[in-house]
Amino acid sequence: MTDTTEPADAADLAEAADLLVWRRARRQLFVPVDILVLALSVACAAGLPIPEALQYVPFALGLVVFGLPHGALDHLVPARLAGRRPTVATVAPVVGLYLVLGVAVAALWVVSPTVAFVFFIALTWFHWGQGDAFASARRTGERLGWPRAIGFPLLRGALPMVVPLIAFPATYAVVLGATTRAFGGDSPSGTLAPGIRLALGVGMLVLAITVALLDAWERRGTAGGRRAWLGDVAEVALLAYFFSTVPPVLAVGLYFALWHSLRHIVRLSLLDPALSRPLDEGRWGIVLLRFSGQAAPVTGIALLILAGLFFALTARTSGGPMGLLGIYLVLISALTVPHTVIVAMMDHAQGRRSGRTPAPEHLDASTARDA
Ligand SMILES: CC1=C(/C=C/C(C)=C/C=C/C(C)=C/C=C/C=C(C)/C=C/C=C(C)/C=C/C2=C(C)CCCC2(C)C)C(C)(C)CCC1
Ligand SMILES: [Fe+2]
Repeated sequence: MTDTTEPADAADLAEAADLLVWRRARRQLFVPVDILVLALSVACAAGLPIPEALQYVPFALGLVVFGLPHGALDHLVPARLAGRRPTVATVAPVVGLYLVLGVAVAALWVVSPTVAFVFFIALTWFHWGQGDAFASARRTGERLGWPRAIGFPLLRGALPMVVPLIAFPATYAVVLGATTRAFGGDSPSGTLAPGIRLALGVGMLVLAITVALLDAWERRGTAGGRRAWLGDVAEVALLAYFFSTVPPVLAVGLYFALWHSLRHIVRLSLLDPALSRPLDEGRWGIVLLRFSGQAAPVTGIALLILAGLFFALTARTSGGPMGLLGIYLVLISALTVPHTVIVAMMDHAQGRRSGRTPAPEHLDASTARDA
């Protein structure tokens, strides 16, 4: 073997080991969440009433578990991508990015709360689609080709953002009112013309079918492509059912913590050299505890900022849990802009490295990593 091929082979093996970790994460973490999501959807479709207070629990728990913390290691991402220890030179630009973009978003809320809300929904659409697109590509190690690289995130982000608008327009309007009221915005009426709902529903269906066909075309004849395709189609069907049956504050809160954030935590943990053994061995307790411990100080700072916002804005909101959720969403919207930039950086760096190695069927992750 020549010197020039060795590093590429090492990188290929490391990537193959990562794909095996994703496969295990899917079996041991994501499938149990799928089952929970399905059970809740069936129960809600059957008419099970969920007490209002309970619907806020996932968002409340997400303040300290998975949800808010999932972005709290963003300042370590540049160093982790470069395989280096973090230094002031790698952390300071991220803190600066948070400051500049966070303040810009806060200013937008003051100047035009409705535009800020629409921007927040559009950005969430993009960011949540971006997260699912990466996780889906980790099924086989493929690279998403054009036009699927656009269609796939577009569809995945639309599921949590558009389906609740079709199925529960009144709650959507209440959330819009809760976020904008503190800045003098109006509460819109809670209805949506039947024609618009129908058009959105048809649009979602056309998008879903188009993406399923594009996926089938791109994955045809590839190793594990058929299974990966089925897995993605099943996820889309499950999420569409979930967001059209479960009350949206509960559904979006669960999705945020247990779907989007959990996948991002697995992705981040794979960049932490200290976690390679626990990840290879599927010791998720250790992985999640170490992540939570590392994220705790910066999550604490974010919680202090949130407390400041509550203090400044509470008197101007409607009060109650919905008023508090509104303020939390305003904070999240300010954090989401820089967080999305960091995740785009990860996509760029990790996209360049991926796409070479199909996941081996017969190895376990530690064997692949040690090979
Ligand atoms: C690093 C750093 C930091 C931190 C950070 C963090 C902590 C981050 C996070 C981030 C995050 C944490 C992100 C998130 C995201 C999320 C989202 C994006 C969400 C969204 C949502 C929504 C949008 C919803 C809505 C709704 C509902 C709720 C119901 C009904 C309907 C609707 C749909 C409307 C600080 C600043 C301290 C400093 C500097 C550096
Ligand atoms: Fe995220």
